[in-house]
Amino acid sequence: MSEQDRHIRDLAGTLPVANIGDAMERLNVVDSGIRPMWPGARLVGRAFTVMTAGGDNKAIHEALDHAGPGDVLVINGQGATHRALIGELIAGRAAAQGVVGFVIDGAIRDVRDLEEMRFPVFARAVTPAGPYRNGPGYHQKPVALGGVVVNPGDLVVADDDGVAVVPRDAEADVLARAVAKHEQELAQRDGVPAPSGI
Ligand SMILES: O=C([O-])CC(=O)C(=O)O
Ligand SMILES: [Mg+2]
Repeated sequence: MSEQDRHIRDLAGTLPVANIGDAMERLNVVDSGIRPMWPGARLVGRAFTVMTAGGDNKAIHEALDHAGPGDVLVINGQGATHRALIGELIAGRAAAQGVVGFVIDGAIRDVRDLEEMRFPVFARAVTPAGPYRNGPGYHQKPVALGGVVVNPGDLVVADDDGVAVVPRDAEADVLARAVAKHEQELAQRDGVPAPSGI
């Protein structure tokens, strides 16, 4: 990881995702149905994209043969919520490789374990029903994620509010604008008198 890349990730990690969205004209924010799977989950990383058939995780196993430190698996699971695409075992394998989290348009399971592991996962649903492993699928091509196009290497930032995707070629400008917005909001908050009666 280059010095510049480290700086970008560290900076993104200090900013509310809401302000990062604001800095992209409030676009590139992922559908609100994709939620943190435990309170306080947050992540910053580079998209390692996966497309997989609904309820089937073969492509995720294949992607994990290649994903590495600092990557976020961004998985288009066709929005299917009838089968969990990952759980604590796949998350453990990913974490051991340095993968920083998953963002999934689909369902997951083993949420209690994921919280105990402090492994951030953002997904559409939880179900105990396990996945099949037949394919089809692929990785590291552009994918759709909750209405947003994600290219491999894009910056993915997620917190309690949800997920934003920053196109790689725009990230320095977007983060600079997000810093300005955040500072302006903090100043505004400080300047606002407390509501009466408190
Ligand atoms: O069985 C699976 O493929 C999903 C799962 O629960 C795990 O990764 O722990
Ligand atoms: Mg499991």
